[in-house]
Amino acid sequence: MSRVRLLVFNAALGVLDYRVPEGMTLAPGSVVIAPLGPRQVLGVVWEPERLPGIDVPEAKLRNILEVLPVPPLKAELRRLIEWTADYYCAPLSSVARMALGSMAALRGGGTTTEYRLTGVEPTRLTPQRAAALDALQHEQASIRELAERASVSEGVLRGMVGAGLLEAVTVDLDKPYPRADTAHHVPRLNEEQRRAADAFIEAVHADRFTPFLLDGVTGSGKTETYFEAVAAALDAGKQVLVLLPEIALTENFLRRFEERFGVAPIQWHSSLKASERRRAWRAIVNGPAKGGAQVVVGARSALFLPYARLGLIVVDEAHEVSFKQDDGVRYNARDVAVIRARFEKAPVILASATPALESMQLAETGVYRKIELAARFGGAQLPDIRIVDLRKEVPERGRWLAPSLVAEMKTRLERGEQSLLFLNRRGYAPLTLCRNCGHRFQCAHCTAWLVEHRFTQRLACHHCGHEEPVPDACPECGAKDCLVACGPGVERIADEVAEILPEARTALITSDTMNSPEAIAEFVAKAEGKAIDVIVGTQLVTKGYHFPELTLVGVVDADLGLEGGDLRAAERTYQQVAQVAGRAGRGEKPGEVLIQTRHPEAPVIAALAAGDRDAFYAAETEARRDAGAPPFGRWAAIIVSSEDLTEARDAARAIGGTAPDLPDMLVLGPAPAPLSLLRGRHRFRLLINARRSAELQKILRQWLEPLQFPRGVRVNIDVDPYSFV
Ligand SMILES: Nc1ncnc2c1ncn2[C@@H]1O[C@H](COP(=O)(O)OP(=O)(O)OP(=O)(O)O)[C@@H](O)[C@H]1O
Ligand SMILES: [Zn+2]
Repeated sequence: MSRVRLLVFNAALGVLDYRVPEGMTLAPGSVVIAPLGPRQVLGVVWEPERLPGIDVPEAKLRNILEVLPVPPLKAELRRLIEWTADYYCAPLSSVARMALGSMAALRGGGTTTEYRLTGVEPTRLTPQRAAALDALQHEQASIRELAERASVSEGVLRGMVGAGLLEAVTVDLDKPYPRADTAHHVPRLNEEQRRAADAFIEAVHADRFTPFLLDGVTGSGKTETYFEAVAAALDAGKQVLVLLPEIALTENFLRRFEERFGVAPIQWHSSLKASERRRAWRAIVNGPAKGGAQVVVGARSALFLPYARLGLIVVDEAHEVSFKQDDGVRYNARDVAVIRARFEKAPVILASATPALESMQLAETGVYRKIELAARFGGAQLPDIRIVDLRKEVPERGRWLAPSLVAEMKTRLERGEQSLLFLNRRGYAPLTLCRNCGHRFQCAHCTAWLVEHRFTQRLACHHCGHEEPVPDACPECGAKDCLVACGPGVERIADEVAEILPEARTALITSDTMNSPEAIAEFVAKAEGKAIDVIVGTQLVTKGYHFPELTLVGVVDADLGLEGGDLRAAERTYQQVAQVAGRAGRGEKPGEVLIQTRHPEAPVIAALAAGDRDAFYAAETEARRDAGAPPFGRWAAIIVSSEDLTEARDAARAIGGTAPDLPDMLVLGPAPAPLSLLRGRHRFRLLINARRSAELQKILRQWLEPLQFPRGVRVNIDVDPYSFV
């Protein structure tokens, strides 16, 4: 090969040809450095016939500079990258980038330097050094990471190294991870679990693409069951990827994994340190045969890593919408996981107690193999569900918990059992206004109310992260002490619990309080050790946890999810309530669930109350079929944004005006997005509803590619959207 085609890591450039210098050997998938003008770029060698480019004359070709010391990306992964870019209308290089770790990981090199406190007690301290000493107890990381964690400059920390307060530590990046012991603690499966596990194990041994839907009620032992498939893959020398929807769930998973296999799996997510990232990436590429990674547990970004020999993928809580990425490459990790398994010729298990309708449909039609776990493990019963009609049972003024829910909580407290209150709203109150002039506090950069957080004494925008202190006086009329909090968030519910059950020990569980592995571990230990009576939490507490003493679940506002323009609102409400209900009565004592609602007649609430899952899925399936909604039809969204309102509107209109007129496709909009201002950008949306027969991606490309927009305009395509704001 004297000439190669490169996919270069720059979305604007795409594909370039280079010459291979004498003595260099390259293969498709090789990761290389190439010259670009005066700079150097990273690229991956690709099959030219799969990547159309401009045929540069031989004489103009420049030499590849260097091959990086990593194995070439395998064909299976290259096909996955192509598939993803094509399906989600994303640049190939943006997808390929997700496969590569950091430049440091690619370069190899065995060690790196990190820093930690020496424990030396300084005699005099500047305020910054004091802050750093405080923040960096038990931390070890690069100077840059430590600076970020302690919110001080790198200069301050370098000064501390000089003063002997911080010391350098050499970290071995190729240090092997301990091996999992598949015989460490083998559970005795019940008959139903055994059948399920055997089906998975057989597929692992067959090296065949087999998609499974593991549909098991809450507490049925889905994790225990798929762990047996993990063991089979490890015994066969293969790698396993387990995808979880949220980092917050990792802690729990790590513990259970360690109980089963004696060691923790390798983690992959956005909050890894640079050194952890490097070590993990290199272990993943090397594979178990060379002492590398066996099991990786991660958020969706772990899906594109260059596994040496992937033998099983598990997507746990597969119904969760957070598997859909909503910026950059807008892919759904659940769906791409199935595609990856297909290319790798491996089984994939989608596990859930409340599968997505799309997954159910694929199981009904025989595309997925459905494995059911119909009973809770150990004879535990599913909880009783009762509706609390808030129109009849009105909470006291300024309160949100109905008398019957409060009474049940009191009973639990007396019996030494635990209660869980679920409300999917962070902060104290979703809206703050001035009693004097009616002024409402809104984010300056978004179409959104600022949410009061009493905990931090700030008003925060949940869309862009903007925060400001709660003012003493109204910025509009100047009146003092006039702010009113409207509606409840979890912090307010926790306050209410403190008032009605002053002796109860309450834990508030939101992403604000559960922001570190230590915090999560502490919460779990306390809840298990019966040091908590009442848990108040957001969707963070709805899944994954197993607290045997928890016998009461209260859903504070079941109607919350049904408002707004989410086209999957009913399904999501069903899943959330069923999941949180599933936390109750997992031990020996039976559980009870109270659902507060103003719409007991809504089909989804009625189905929950009746415990009639099949009725819910059947009704929702019919509704989707009638609407041509997924999985019967397809959606795609086009989101147009600009800092300039007119520019955004004109661009959206230009797109709407050139919409192709096709019999199997309907274009709705453009219309201002529900979140019409986000991070200072004005937004418009179009929604495309297509029949399955339409070649949606091709149509979108042919429609949008010829259009030209001003530089400040961004046009994003969202195929199979999950967010409609
Ligand atoms: N065969 C078994 N032997 C011993 N313990 C088991 C077995 N199966 C399940 N368990 C235990 O039962 C509890 C529930 O199991 P698990 O958490 O795997 O259920 P799940 O189906 O994942 O639940 P959810 O969907 O509600 O999170 C756990 O504490 C688990 O360790
Ligand atoms: Zn904002």
